[in-house]
Amino acid sequence: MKVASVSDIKRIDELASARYGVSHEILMENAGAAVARVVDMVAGVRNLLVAVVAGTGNNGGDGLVAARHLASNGAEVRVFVVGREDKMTDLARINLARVRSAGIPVEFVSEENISELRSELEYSDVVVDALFGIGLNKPVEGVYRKAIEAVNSSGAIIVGVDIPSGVNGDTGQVMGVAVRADYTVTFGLPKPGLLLYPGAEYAGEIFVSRISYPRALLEDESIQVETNDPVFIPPRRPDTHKGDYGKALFVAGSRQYLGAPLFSSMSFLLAGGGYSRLATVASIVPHLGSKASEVVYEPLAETANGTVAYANLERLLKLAEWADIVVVGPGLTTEEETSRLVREVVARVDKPVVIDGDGLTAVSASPEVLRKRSKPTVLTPHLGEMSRLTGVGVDEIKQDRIGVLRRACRDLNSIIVLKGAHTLVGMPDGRVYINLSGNPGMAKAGSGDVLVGTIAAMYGLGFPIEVAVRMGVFVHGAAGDYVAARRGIDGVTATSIMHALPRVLQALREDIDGLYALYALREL
Ligand SMILES: NC(=O)C1=CN([C@@H]2O[C@H](COP(=O)(O)OP(=O)(O)OC[C@H]3O[C@@H](n4cnc5c(N)ncnc54)[C@H](O)[C@@H]3O)[C@@H](O)[C@H]2O)[C@H](O)CC1
Ligand SMILES: [K+]
Repeated sequence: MKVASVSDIKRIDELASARYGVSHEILMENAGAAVARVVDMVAGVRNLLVAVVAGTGNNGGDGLVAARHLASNGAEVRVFVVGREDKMTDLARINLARVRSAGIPVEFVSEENISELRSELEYSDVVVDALFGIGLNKPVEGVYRKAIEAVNSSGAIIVGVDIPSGVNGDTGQVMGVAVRADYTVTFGLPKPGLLLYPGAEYAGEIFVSRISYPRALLEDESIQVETNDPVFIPPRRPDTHKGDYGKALFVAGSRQYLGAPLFSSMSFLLAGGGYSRLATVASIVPHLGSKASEVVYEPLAETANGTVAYANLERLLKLAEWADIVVVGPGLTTEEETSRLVREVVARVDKPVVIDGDGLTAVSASPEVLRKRSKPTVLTPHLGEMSRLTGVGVDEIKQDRIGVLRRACRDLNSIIVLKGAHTLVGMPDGRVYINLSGNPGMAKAGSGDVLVGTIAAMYGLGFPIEVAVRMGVFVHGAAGDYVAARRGIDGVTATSIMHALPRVLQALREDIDGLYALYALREL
């Protein structure tokens, strides 16, 4: 599903009326009706005590339409408008008149009577939050802040209109304070702020209503963000051999880090890969061999500190000729000689390369190595590694993940997986995918090693690299969710995620609709 920025939605909004004759009034009526429908779905409307807390903009207008529909369907509705009547938009004013004509009580809230709002809301079964939507343009203060605090302390079921008020629609950042909605009914398309934390947490369960926007507008290529939806994985053909499912070379590990090479190279096999070759320091091969006998090992010369020595360069380049895809970085350490080797390998390997962990630190020192590559490059940084790659501070990245990611993909000519909640996948052409699988239990050592093995396996299964990366991220997250559901979130470890990979592939092959439905936003 496409994910529309605030400016995308405003453009769609204008085109809907200018080009398709679908007026703002029709859109607002449909929006309010959708909100009323969800209130009925989640709480049952008959004799329901509903308080609509409306702003003076069109978000408030939606709330006023919802109030009329809910009252018509049998709810006991009261409307509280925060702000001055003379500030209302035309559409909001028109719908205020209709609400009053229907005999629905309306109260204007200001600093003078804001203290009464809190007690009024405590007698409500449902509170509809229609204060701000995509028009939020500054931190929330004063009477609006107190109104949001009153909504949050009401103890009622809270239904957000379009966006929980106070959440930035593009970034998901909270602008001072925000409504903690149980449900959010969003219009046309979801906004990034509903899917990125903390906004995703404030939105609760999301319902999407198209409100009769023409499909052509909602599917327009100019909208470059979308949810990372899984695609069908073809069955494994009977007449095949291991080479058909991809040959991956892993350059990983050191005397200090034995888990990373194991998890990455073994996950490749468990996620469907064919031939996993691990080039790592000789001293840990016997240990790894006893744990993962299905992996083929290339014992390498090591530095005094037990890291991969530069002298292995020619051998690694030769091995890379055999491979379909090369994964560099897990557990290599940031030993200068090893980092220098990483930069040379990345610069000269004429295959798709996935760079993770310490490999990212190595290439951060000279990003032109990435820019000069002709074959695809995949980077899988967490926030700290992204900050080193881009020179942008972690807090600044959090303020605008999609914007920072988009610029980095273009600047580094790379596909970038920005790990976190939720993980984003950025493409050099500006497209960004928001991944909805995964859970906080996965933020553990080794989880990233499983991810790169899974990405390489998707490429081995035959997906083009961009799809392989998206699918690797989805499958990895779904595996983590599979474990959390069956063993509890504390049971989510690199090992348990790795061993859940085949289950997810099986589900994708046998019941992709079921798996898709697990993660898709509910559509009205
Ligand atoms: N665009 C569409 O496709 C549709 C939009 N609808 C609904 O309209 C809102 C957007 O309405 P808008 O009038 O542009 O702004 P808001 O109602 O979100 O905000 C109201 C108003 O508040 C002021 N404001 C912003 N931030 C603050 C703040 N921190 N403190 C005080 N005041 C603030 C600002 O002036 C805004 O104009 C959209 O979300 C939908 O719900 C349609 O009805 C459906 C289609
Ligand atoms: K809202």
